[in-house]
Amino acid sequence: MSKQRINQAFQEVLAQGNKSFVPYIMAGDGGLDSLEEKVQFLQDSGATILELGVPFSDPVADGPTIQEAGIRALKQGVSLRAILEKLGQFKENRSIPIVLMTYLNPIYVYGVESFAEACRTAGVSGLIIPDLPLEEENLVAKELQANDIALIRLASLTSPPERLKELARRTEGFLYAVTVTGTTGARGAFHDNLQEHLASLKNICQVPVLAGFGVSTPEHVKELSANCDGVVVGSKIVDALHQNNRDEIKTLIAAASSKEQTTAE
Ligand SMILES: O=P(O)(O)OC[C@@H](O)[C@@H](O)c1c[nH]c2ccccc12
Repeated sequence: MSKQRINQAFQEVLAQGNKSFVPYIMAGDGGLDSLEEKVQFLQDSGATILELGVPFSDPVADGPTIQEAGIRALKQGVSLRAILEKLGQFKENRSIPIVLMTYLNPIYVYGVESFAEACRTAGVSGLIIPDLPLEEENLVAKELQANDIALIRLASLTSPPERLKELARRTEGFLYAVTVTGTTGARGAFHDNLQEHLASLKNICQVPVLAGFGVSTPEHVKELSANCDGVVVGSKIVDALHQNNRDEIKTLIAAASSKEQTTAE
């Protein structure tokens, strides 16, 4: 379990000459009872790591699609505690590492130490906490360290070079390179300098760099992963799962595989 699982997952992808694909889903969208089956489906479809969102009432970084999924989950009464319990129940049945995406508030309400221990018990390998800046990391760092949970840092497009260096140095598991300014959600084109930005992050970072925000087509997956180690896809996956468009998800994941590239050319 734990941190090391993330590194292993990346190594397997590298050994196959593929890029990584990290789908994001909202825990409890469609009910927590369907979580295990969804995780299994994503694992079987070739996802590298799963980013699992915790529904929250004030999701400041989330665009409309993820916000709506969060509202659906909250309406079902899904809580952080229930999510961790559910994850613990089927941890033996999955091999895909799980990274929880949660804002700081639910962690605080839970209690930082109990939360970190519950994550370990549930088989959670890492955390993304979008409203936790570098300067405040000591609020959780000790507890996460003690429970072998990776803290994945987000590098924004507008961070100055010194800050990017610090984020790249500190991050664990991977560096999440945010590809746009603004919230999550599907978009048309990316910033002109994005490829250069990703390549420069690769240069300063020892662990994999994954690009996320606005990735919604197989072409995006190929285009962005060309200059980094892979992609994170949220809104598109959340939408497709909600509409039960599973083939669309398989096609997206396949775009990160080198085999798919050869057949497409
Ligand atoms: O939905 P998109 O544009 O594909 O972006 C990924 C994103 O949804 C997921 O990683 C995420 C959901 N909520 C977040 C909050 C902050 C950082 C990242 C996230």
